Amino acid sequence: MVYSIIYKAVFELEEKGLGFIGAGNMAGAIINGIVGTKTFPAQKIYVYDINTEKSEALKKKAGIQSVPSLDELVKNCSILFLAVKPQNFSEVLADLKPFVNDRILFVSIAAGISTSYITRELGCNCPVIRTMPNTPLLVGKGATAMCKTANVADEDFQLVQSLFAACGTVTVLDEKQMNAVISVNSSSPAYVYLFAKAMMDSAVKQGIDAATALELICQTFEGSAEMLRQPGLTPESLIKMVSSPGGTTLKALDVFYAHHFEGIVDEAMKACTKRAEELGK
Ligand SMILES: NC(=O)c1ccc[n+]([C@@H]2O[C@H](COP(=O)([O-])OP(=O)(O)OC[C@H]3O[C@@H](n4cnc5c(N)ncnc54)[C@H](O)[C@@H]3O)[C@@H](O)[C@H]2O)c1
Ligand code: PRO
Repeated sequence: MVYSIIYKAVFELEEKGLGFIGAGNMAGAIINGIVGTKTFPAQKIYVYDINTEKSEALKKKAGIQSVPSLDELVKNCSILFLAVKPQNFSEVLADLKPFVNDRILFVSIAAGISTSYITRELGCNCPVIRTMPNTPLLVGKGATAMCKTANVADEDFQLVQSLFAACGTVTVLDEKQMNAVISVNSSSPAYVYLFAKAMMDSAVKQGIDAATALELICQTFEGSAEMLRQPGLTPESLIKMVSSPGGTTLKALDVFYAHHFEGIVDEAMKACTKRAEELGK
């Protein structure tokens, strides 16, 4: 069902495909989600990477097409995903400039890179969608934030949202929120893994084997996230629900508060946003 709607939208555009510049981790995660859910036909997805081993490996894994040059990519695609590191944007956009026209829709997944930077470097008035996905896309549980330039057609925006929705949720934001959101959904899996590691290490020191601890921690994270989603429950009310007066949890929380846990998280998230701003300069 989804397949046919999207197929129609894109093929009405130009009978062309989706192109990915960069065949790295994130491009692989997005493509696997799209192909695995049949949201878009694999034979109409093209990838170009400066490292041909990477594009060939992704071609083989996902059953998509790989092309040897940006020129070939533009010939085959009406939507181009920019899936290289922010540090490589300047060279990629300069290489793309001779081939672009105002009808190509760009979809960036890069941290810190603004839509105006992309159009300025390309020297065109191309429509641009700026996204911020996260690695849980790989298991179909991604959380992607996105915004668009004013000239992106509603139908195209819907289409791109559907591609990311194939492997998780999609939230539309204003561009001014796109740097800060990295600290919320995109870098944040790393904080969760750090917290999980610290809990595992402590569990092992206390005589619980790592595998058992990991499974208990994962189930606790999943259950806690589900509780946070219940109407009427808040982080504060849920903390209270766990904390028996005179009990164990309050003793643990005392340690977190003594070390200014919330201040540490705030400082870390602001450092993340600051780095996104630097990458965009
Ligand atoms: N990793 C994450 O958690 C995450 C989350 C959200 C967004 N992002 C963004 O996704 C983008 C890609 O990150 P990644 O983790 O997939 O990186 P990656 O290093 O795995 O992939 C980048 C790919 O770009 C290729 N490349 C470099 N220069 C190129 C060029 N000139 N032409 C074509 N290909 C070129 C590299 O060979 C590599 O395969 C970044 O901009 C990052 O900010 C990453
Ligand atoms: N990973 C990328 C980085 O660390 C972007 C957000 C998540 O820069």
